[in-house]
Amino acid sequence: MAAVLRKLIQGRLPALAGVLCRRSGNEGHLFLNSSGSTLMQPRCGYSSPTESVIVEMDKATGVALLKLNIPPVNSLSLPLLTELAIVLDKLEMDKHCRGLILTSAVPNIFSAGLNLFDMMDKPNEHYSEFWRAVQEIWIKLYGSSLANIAAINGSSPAGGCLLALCSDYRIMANNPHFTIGLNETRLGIVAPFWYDILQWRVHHPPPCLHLFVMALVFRLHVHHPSAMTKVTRAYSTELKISVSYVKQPINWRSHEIYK
Ligand SMILES: CCCCCCC/C=C/C(=O)SCCNC(=O)CCNC(=O)[C@H](O)C(C)(C)COP(=O)(O)OP(=O)(O)OC[C@H]1O[C@@H](n2cnc3c(N)ncnc32)[C@H](O)[C@@H]1OP(=O)(O)O
Repeated sequence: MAAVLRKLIQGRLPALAGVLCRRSGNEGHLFLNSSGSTLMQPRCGYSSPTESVIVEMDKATGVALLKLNIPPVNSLSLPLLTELAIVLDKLEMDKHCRGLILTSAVPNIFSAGLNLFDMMDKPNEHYSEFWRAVQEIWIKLYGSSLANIAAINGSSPAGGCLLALCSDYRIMANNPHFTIGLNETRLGIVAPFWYDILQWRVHHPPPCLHLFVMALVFRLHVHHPSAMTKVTRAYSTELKISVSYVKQPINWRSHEIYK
């Protein structure tokens, strides 16, 4: 580990940070793995072919538990990002799935962030593909129509932290040995501009809380229609505004950037 970090700090890391490549438009691969075979058959209806993302679907609740499973540290390599993207697409299209919980199958580690070896000594084409895959995960997780929660059951530096920020809610195990944060700046890696958007959302939770309140209001409305009609009307405009804030970067205007 120390040797890798030293190499990066010595300046051999290509100036990739913050580079946003264009989407290649090859979304047709989404239901194939990197070697071209179809996937996600076994275990409760889903699974990635190499089990690098374990999916346990609770059919009773419609909640899928996704466990990153690339020891030793769940670093976000191109194959892992690709498989995660495929799983997310599959869940998104599953009409029985209502939400997902992203966690880790590796003890004490949620994710070590981007795979450092994917960011050094590789041809430029690889960097394009890699950063496209990184963006895809952000777009898919942050733009997901499913409720998604990050259950951070271990250390989660850099891209691991950003992965958690993409979720709607974060819950972290209370263990003083678990670290989280953006250490990559020490390596000279600048987080992409859209990190600001994630940070903004986490630091400005009112729209999310608002949605939560609205969900309760609507629930009451179902059970006590007459009492709640006025309240519901008053909040309906607010709800629209809240929704637009919560999913802000996914509206057509900002999405256009990635085409
Ligand atoms: C979805 C949106 C993403 C947007 C990303 C935007 C920008 C993000 C940039 C990055 O993520 S850059 C990556 C920065 N990450 C790090 O610097 C993490 C460094 N790692 C650690 O701090 C620790 O390894 C750990 C995760 C806290 C675990 O510590 P532990 O003591 O349990 O294990 P180690 O002995 O340190 O490591 C074990 C093994 O794993 C290899 N490794 C660790 N991190 C990475 C990594 N990021 N990529 C590739 N490989 C990694 C490490 O080299 C060890 O390997 P061996 O020496 O055993 O072969």
